Amino acid sequence: MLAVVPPPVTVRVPSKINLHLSVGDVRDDGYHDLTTVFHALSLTDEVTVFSTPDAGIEVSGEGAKLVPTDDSNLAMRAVRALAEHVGKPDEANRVRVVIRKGIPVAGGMAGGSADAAAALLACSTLWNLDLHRDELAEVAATLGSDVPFALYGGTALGTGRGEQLVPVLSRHTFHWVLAFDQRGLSTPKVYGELDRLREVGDPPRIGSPEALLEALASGDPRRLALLLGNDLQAAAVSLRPGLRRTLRAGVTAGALAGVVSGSGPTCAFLCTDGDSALKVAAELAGAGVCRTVRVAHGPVPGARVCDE
Ligand SMILES: C[C@@](CO)(OP(=O)(O)O)[C@H](O)COP(=O)(O)OP(=O)(O)OC[C@H]1O[C@@H](n2ccc(N)nc2=O)[C@H](O)[C@@H]1O
Ligand SMILES: Nc1ncnc2c1ncn2[C@@H]1O[C@H](COP(=O)(O)OP(=O)(O)O)[C@@H](O)[C@H]1O
Repeated sequence: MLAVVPPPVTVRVPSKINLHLSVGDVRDDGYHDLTTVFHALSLTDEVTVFSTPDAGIEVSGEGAKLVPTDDSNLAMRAVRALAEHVGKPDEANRVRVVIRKGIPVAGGMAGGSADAAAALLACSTLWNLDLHRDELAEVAATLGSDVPFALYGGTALGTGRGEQLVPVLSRHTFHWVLAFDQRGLSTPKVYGELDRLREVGDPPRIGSPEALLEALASGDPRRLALLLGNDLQAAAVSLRPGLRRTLRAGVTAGALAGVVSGSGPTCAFLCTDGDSALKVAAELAGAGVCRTVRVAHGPVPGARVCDE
């Protein structure tokens, strides 16, 4: 009898920015305790998994050449972690993963984490596992601090190393312009640079997110703009001084405010509405301060299976 091959499964998954990223001191395990507000954006990756003896990984799109296609790829690590979690480690050897990237690589927008989250949901569907998102999130947290958020999306308060999540009320769709830099920045290097800056001085800390959470609930982008903050921004700017110019250029172009996304170097600019975002994007693209620009809105849902 012929075995039935399940049809491929495609999952679309959002990027994230951190509206608020407060970084505590370095812990004994090398991580930093965070208080962060994640916000999922409409700039997405797509991950398709195929059941096939021709296992492997293919990547196309934004920054594809920079993404590993061996077992270190976060999506492939996710496939293996899920197969082991359900006690069928060999299943991972029969999966082909195809990634179409829209999220910049090493851009502070959690693209690798997004692909891992997408691969978890896609394989859970391919293998008919019927797992609850919370169980997938437990596996996700073993892969990286940002991976659970990509499963849930929306806007969420993250604590611990970023993996403990509580949804946040956000009434409004916010409009953003994203400025991609020429090259990425390494997340551990940016955290290391913040530790160094804190050893030699006393860079300001952004404090607690209460006011920002109230601004989100109000839905007023002008209120939110005043409260965007990121403790890693000083470290990212220290490693990539040109980001100062990018941040200024976005505001000159008409954005309400700009912030470095996570560990950078992508800068996110909040705009009053969708039309303003298009104007800011056009002007910023002509300012010569970044490699490319995108418009996006948020919050959007987390990883979702696409109906084809
Ligand atoms: C900075 C943030 C903000 O959301 O995002 P990105 O800019 O990378 O997208 C995250 O904290 C990145 O999370 P993620 O990229 O999943 O990091 P992980 O793989 O868990 O850790 C990579 C490395 O970052 C540092 N790290 C990460 C998280 C954390 N709370 N403290 C840390 O010090 C550690 O050096 C760790 O070895
Ligand atoms: N599927 C993937 N997509 C992007 N990067 C990946 C992936 N798998 C592994 N990586 C590695 O993870 C690093 C961090 O990438 P990414 O998650 O895009 O950025 P960030 O941590 O800044 O949000 C990259 O330099 C790349 O080598």
